[in-house]
Amino acid sequence: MKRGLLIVLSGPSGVGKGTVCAELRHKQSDLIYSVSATTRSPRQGETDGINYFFKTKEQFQEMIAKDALLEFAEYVGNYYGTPRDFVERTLASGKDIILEIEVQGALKVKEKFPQGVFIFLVPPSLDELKQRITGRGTENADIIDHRMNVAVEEMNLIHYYDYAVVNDQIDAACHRIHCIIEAEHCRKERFIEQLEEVKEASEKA
Ligand SMILES: Nc1nc2c(ncn2[C@@H]2O[C@H](COP(=O)(O)OP(=O)(O)O)[C@@H](O)[C@H]2O)c(=O)[nH]1
Ligand SMILES: Nc1ncnc2c1ncn2[C@@H]1O[C@H](COP(=O)(O)OP(=O)(O)O)[C@@H](O)[C@H]1O
Repeated sequence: MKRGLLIVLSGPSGVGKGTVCAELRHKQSDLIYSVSATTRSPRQGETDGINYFFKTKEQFQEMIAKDALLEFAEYVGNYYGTPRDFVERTLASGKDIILEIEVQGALKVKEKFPQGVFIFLVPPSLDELKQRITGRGTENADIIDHRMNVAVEEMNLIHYYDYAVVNDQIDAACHRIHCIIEAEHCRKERFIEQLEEVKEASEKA
């Protein structure tokens, strides 16, 4: 059976990853979202198990010790990590999964899944980025400044990604990502892999 695609979406805080991801899942209902674990406190409106698995530092460290995370990283004072089992089970079942994670974690995933699709969401400008993160109203001024500094560092790592998608308009950005996913489904390597499996099975029979 064809395995699902592992899609990684990164981009600076406030660029619109969450908004774009929600819209993509709305349009492509079979796209599975990987819910991360984090030690960050829930924002208003966030639900445990839906937006994140909210953990204490001790619980998070236990997940690391049990090797339950595919990757994890520290970002602006908190830990974030991707539960491993769910990703592996989803891919094995042939479904596509999207990981909305920051750059250090994305690079670790790339080592383990070089065949993944790595997409970086870019703001139309740094001024617009600051306006979006400020307008969301979820972080205080110090954290916003810290996240803006990290944003510039993150954008320097864009060359590790396969695609750069500008989030100027939500619909346009989603359309671009949807086209990328469709194109990745048509990669010849995926069909060659399948052919090999069929050949092996017929040789065994
Ligand atoms: N490495 C890693 N990063 C994550 C994970 N989950 C979320 N992140 C990233 O952590 C950063 C901070 O996330 P969050 O506090 O929700 O802020 P937001 O991006 O402004 O909504 C973002 O870049 C997320 O993409 C994860 O499981 N692993
Ligand atoms: N294309 C866009 N144009 C204008 N505002 C946007 C766009 N995409 C997202 N936003 C807004 O920017 C803010 C940050 O978006 P969010 O999805 O929370 O970003 P992230 O998950 O990358 O931190 C939100 O208030 C959201 O409504």
